[in-house]
Amino acid sequence: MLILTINPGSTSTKVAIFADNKKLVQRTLRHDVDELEKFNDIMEQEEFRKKAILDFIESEGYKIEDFSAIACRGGILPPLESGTYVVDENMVDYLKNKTKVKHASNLAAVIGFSLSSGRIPVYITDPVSVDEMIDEARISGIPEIERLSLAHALNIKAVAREVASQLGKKYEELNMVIAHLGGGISVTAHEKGRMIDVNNANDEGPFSPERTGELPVGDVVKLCFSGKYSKNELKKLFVGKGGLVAYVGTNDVKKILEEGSDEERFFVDAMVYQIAKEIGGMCAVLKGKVDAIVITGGIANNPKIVEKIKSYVFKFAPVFSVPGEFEMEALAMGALRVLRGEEKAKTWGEKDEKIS
Ligand SMILES: Nc1ncnc2c1ncn2[C@@H]1O[C@H](COP(=O)(O)OP(=O)(O)OP(=O)(O)O)[C@@H](O)[C@H]1O
Ligand SMILES: CCCC(=O)O
Repeated sequence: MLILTINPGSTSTKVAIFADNKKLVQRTLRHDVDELEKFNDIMEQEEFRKKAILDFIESEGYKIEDFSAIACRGGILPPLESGTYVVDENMVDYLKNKTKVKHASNLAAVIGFSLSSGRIPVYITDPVSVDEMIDEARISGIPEIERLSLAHALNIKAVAREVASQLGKKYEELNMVIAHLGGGISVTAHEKGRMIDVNNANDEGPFSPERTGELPVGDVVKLCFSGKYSKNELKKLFVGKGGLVAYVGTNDVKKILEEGSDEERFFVDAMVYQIAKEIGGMCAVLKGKVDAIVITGGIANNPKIVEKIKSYVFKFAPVFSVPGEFEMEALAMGALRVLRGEEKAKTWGEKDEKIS
């Protein structure tokens, strides 16, 4: 069965073609920043990115009818259970017109649905807003604000299954702490197959290459009312221009480690320190019963960083490194499980919207 996978990022769209579980080809379609700047809103990029995907499919000698399914990165839907969902008009309408968080992933299902024109099924798997948090984890400390589960769920769930199989167990039999270290950072606690707590990777937890993570709230209030920044400028400062970008001027950890000064590398150490602290917290969430701590994402490609994190947390559980991300594979497998009848695709129904 041929499956087309679509995974849009802020400046590129990753696409791949799978024959069952075998990846035939993967391409990163890079979009010129000047070209993207012409669009006021991410959704306005639909036709532009769709054309790039169609050109890719044609260049590989396929047409849409050749595929058994299109597997898309899930966008920021209201909180929902892990799994594979059918993309329908209802979901597309939500992503186009109602979602409150602008994220390139919102485009995937919209484009997939349009490409299919009802000819083949379209699915999403484990979107950013997968929510399996326990109730205690939802309490922020102020009734007006509820803590949200926003994480790199797609890669994290795939990596969880991979490490479980390395341990000869099922994901549902283990307790794990999994940290995805990319442009954003998600540190997550998994109890017997459910992701029961997570730092909202947009707003909380460690600072990351381009996000501030958690900040001292009193000082944030001062910044908000300083008159120096508009609301949008502040949002960009916290997500996009924060973290290492704010201190060192780049989100490229590899470059900082290879070419940076001692002072610049210190900020990577500070990020490692915050990551370790968050991992420790998630071990406490699991009451210390942790079968594995797993480090994944692009930054895990650096063994020295993994070793540094390990030096803080090795007493809590064995530490595994799964460098990179496996989002395209996870999307294809999510669709394949449904096509093979191993799993039933869920139908999404809009629930109370909690994301703002
Ligand atoms: N060998 C390496 N050593 C250190 N850092 C690395 C290495 N390879 C990649 N990185 C860093 O990983 C980061 C990018 O990670 P990744 O590719 O997971 O991010 P992304 O896909 O852009 O964002 P996200 O994972 O948040 O969706 C960059 O800071 C990059 O410099
Ligand atoms: C919000 C967490 C997921 C992402 O950054 O893509």
